[in-house]
Amino acid sequence: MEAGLSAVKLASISSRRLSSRQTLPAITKLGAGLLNTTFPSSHRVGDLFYGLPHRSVNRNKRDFSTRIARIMPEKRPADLGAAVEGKRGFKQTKLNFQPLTSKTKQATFATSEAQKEPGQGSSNSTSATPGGDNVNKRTDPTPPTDKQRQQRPPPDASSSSANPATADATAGASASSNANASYRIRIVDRPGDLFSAPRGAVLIHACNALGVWGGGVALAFHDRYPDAYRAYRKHCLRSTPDRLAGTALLIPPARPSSGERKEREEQEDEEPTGSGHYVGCIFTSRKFGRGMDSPQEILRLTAPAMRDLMRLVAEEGDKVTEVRMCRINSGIFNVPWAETKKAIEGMVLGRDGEPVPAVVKDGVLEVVAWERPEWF
Ligand SMILES: Nc1ncnc2c1ncn2[C@@H]1O[C@H](COP(=O)(O)OP(=O)(O)OC[C@H]2O[C@H](OP(=O)(O)O)[C@H](O)[C@@H]2O)[C@@H](O)[C@H]1O
Repeated sequence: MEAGLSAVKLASISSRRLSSRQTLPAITKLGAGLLNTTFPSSHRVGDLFYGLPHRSVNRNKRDFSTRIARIMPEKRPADLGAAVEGKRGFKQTKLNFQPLTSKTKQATFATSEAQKEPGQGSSNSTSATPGGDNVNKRTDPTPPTDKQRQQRPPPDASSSSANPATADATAGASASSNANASYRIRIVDRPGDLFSAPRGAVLIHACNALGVWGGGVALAFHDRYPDAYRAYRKHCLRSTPDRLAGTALLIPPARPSSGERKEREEQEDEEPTGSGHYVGCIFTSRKFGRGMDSPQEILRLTAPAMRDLMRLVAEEGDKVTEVRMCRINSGIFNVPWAETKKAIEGMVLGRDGEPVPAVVKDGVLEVVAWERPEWF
């Protein structure tokens, strides 16, 4: 690709209001073209993102570097990372990449097309707006204060007693009628990265019912699983907060394109962003921000929402390999983690014909609750 043509494309990217779905393939293509020749001195990597909303820029920078590295394995993200972040090194470096073959082009640019609307929420809705560009995003909440930290339980704090705040509490500890089928959820706290899950894992997070993943871990989900976000948003827009409160949505992994599948076979170590994971949304608050439900109400909605999610997980059979979560409700929703944990562990599931997930072993479904090490 010639620098002149690049400039034209650059100008068009910068001037048009493109959604991130449109932008990412565009900049990837442009970036790949530029890298095939000498990166023009007048076009720094930052320029590729000029005019885009700030958060979108940051996200695209990361994806840009990863994608370029994928299609040009001789340059790993470590090399490109410095180039992308430092810009100057990139500007002055002559990068002798192999030209794109039609094969690699296909593998790269097919991605966004093939990731359209996974699973639930994707059909028959006319009101849902695809893409997350109109989402009112906020920044990650500030780390917990000392007081908040004290509220957080020690890693092994748990209780098997039922939580009186939840409807499920009535199930109690004496599961007798159908004891063989019944099961409980045991939550194990662990520091680490929620998202470093194996394929087939369900990643649970608490959601509002307004179709916004604007802060905290929800924003991280939004960035990693854009298709899941669209499915969630459509699901919300098709219903009402009152109907969704206390229910769940299980969004299957985005179906990889044939290009992605091939890529994965070739580079087994490299997991494409967002693929392979189910996203488990539990609607524990009707709204967010000032309209957010009270901590008591959020807690009350948590058990039925988890029950609903477990039903959906069971329907997936052995396609689900594990279930994990973040410390739901404990950040923006402001419910002490110990309370949420107690509510979930107090539930008895699987009775009265309720389906049992394949991952249940000896009457227990172990769910690891991951927390970032610095917050643990
Ligand atoms: N980047 C990250 N990576 C990894 N773990 C992260 C993280 N950021 C936070 N955590 C942890 O994840 C747990 C839950 O904390 P969060 O505050 O997220 O969620 P929550 O369940 O209390 O509240 C739900 C509402 O948060 C959003 O709200 P908005 O849209 O902004 O209205 C939603 O949309 C809902 O409405 C806590 O253990 C955090 O340490």
